[in-house]
Amino acid sequence: MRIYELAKELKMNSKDLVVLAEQELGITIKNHMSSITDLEVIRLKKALNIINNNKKVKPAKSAKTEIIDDEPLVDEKIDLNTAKFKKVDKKIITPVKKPGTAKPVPKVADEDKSAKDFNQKFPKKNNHQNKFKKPFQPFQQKQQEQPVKKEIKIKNIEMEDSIVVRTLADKLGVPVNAVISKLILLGVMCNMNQEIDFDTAQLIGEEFNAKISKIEVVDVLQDLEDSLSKEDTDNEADLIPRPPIVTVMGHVDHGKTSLLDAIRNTAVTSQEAGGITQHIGASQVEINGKKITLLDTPGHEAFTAMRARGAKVTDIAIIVVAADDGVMPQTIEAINHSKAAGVPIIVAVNKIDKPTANMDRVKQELSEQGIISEDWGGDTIFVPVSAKQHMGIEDLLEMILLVAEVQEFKANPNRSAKGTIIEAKLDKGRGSVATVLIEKGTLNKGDVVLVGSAYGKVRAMFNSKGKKINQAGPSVPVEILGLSETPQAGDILMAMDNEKDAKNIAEKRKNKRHLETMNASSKVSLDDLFDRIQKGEVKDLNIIIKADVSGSIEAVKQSLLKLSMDEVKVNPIHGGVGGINENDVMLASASNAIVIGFNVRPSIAAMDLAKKENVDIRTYNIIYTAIEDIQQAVKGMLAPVYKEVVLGRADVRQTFKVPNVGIVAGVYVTSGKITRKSKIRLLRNDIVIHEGDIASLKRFKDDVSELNTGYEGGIGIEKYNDIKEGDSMEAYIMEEIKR
Ligand SMILES: Nc1nc2c(ncn2[C@@H]2O[C@H](COP(=O)(O)OP(=O)(O)OP(=O)(O)O)[C@@H](O)[C@H]2O)c(=O)[nH]1
Repeated sequence: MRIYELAKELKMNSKDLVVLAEQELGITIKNHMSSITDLEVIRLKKALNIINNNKKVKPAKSAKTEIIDDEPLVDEKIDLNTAKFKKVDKKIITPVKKPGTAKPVPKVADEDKSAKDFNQKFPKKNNHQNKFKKPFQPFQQKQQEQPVKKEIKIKNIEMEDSIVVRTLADKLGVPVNAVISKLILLGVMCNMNQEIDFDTAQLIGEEFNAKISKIEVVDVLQDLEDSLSKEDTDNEADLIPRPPIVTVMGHVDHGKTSLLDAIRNTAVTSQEAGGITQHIGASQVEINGKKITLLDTPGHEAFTAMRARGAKVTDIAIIVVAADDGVMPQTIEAINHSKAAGVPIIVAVNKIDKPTANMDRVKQELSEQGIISEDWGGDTIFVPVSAKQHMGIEDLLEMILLVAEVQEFKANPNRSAKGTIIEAKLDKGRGSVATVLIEKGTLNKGDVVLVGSAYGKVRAMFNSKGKKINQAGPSVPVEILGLSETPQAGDILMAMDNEKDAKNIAEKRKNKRHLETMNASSKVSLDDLFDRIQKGEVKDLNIIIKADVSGSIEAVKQSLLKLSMDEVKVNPIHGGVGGINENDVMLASASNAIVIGFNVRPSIAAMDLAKKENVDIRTYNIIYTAIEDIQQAVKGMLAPVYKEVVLGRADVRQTFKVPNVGIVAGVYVTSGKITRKSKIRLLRNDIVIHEGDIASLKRFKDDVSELNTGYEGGIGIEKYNDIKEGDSMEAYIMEEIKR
């Protein structure tokens, strides 16, 4: 609207309005032909209204003298002369006797307040003073009487990401309704108890001469947690070789325990005398002056359970295969578990003392699983051993050391300790007892540690011989005492600088764990695959197939592999004949996989575990249905394809500059419609000069969801201001096409 138009409407002088607008809106106005935005018009009208209201109440108020006790209306800047003058003015001043105060305190009543209001609103500029003559004459005298040159004080207000309207009003020192009115002008409809965001608050702040700044809320604990969980890489120069950590896996009765015993007995000679191996979950042996750390619990169950907790402690997997029995279901499981964890494999072909031993058969069967021995052109080391006869054990140990050398397992011992809990229990006499496998750094007796949701000071440490020790470096398993509670296997131990931090984080984690068990887990399932892919959380669909006959496994595997598309990789990580057992569930949990069964069912224990671990188990009778199910999930996972649909066109007839918003186009919809969610293509002479989102769509002052043909409205384009009269806009949407 142009100034003169508004002046006409308000029945006032254009020049006066220019002055008023400049002062009230804080903008420079060239002349009466200049235009101001709708918002500015409203603000001006409001400013005038306040004055007019004050004008109106004047006679009523002057009729009686009001005593206002609780509201100091005049600040200290008013000197005695002014007060005196006001006293003379009678109708305004009322001396109030305050109990205990000797002198009467001059108080100024409402009318003076309006004068003051006015003065504050329109601080005098000498050259403009006379220009207020007409509309504001009643106040002119007082302006002169009260030469308060009050500078507009900018308030500084701090807020977080959002603020409750009422709180903001309090901080601004203005009535909450005033804030709400301003919000409405900005198109924000809310009540005083609702929260507004920082940007909106900032706009409101400007209206009330306040600078609003954001305080970044720093969660010190979270920061500390984050820094702890960050993979802290040590300098290459600080790293020195550490013993490899080895797990023995294989089919039942193929000789895992016997092999572990044989290794310990072979190596025990180099250990200090008298040491009887204590069961702490892991032990160390020494061969040719080099150490190897052995995890006690054989089998992939423990291995995978640890991995499901996110712990990766094993460096090398020894797969034991009995030479007389060959590859069996659990051999395959063990292989797949190791592969899934990315751990190098050494095959120990056991029981070669037996006459029925058949090394070639083992090699043949393992090659079918993708494990090919070196002499067959592969890269897996096969070592023939007899745990019973103590044959080949040293060869095996040497091979372990060789692999370790190739893999270059290293750690920095000169730093604060970090390790993984491999076993923990509550001991009646000793309290929480946990075995930690130190991964890096050195743990000292007396160190403050944080272990999952437990914390404490290491009261005592024991090695696998039950000997008290004061220090433990990388790859050393130690039993520690002194934790606040019993941790879980797989929990990470970290030495901390102070006990308070350790305690706080432990407690925070405890709460979080509690919440997590209450909330749904993040495991993959066919139902939410699409969403997860959308969020970029899942790029592979790992599948474990269990079936009644091996033929089905192969058939499903082949069909699934054919399903793989660019956007998502279907990954059969394990297949086995037989019912769905706890191991399958654990592997699924550790590898974020789903389990598919054909003509098989999960055991009760597997079902319970699946529930606990949030593993998706699906059972089918017909392969086709299974494939179809997965196919659909995979299709859902695929990135949707879009096509453009033009909704309508509009002409830009005018542009408005809205403070803090930018340029808003006044448009007329010439065809179709424009919707709030559509994208806008700005055309100038039919050339696309910008494409973007709609920031605001209004009809008059109201936000609307669409504007139809023949209607006028306002359109703001997100982060774009170069809109000119005569431009046109094309609204379009991207429509999804189902694959
Ligand atoms: N002949 C012969 N027998 C062996 C050898 N190693 C183990 N055995 C025997 O095989 C059987 C199973 O050995 P374990 O060491 O218990 O096998 P495992 O794999 O630990 O078995 P689980 O713990 O039950 O899964 C025992 O009777 C052992 O004596 C070997 O090298 N030669």
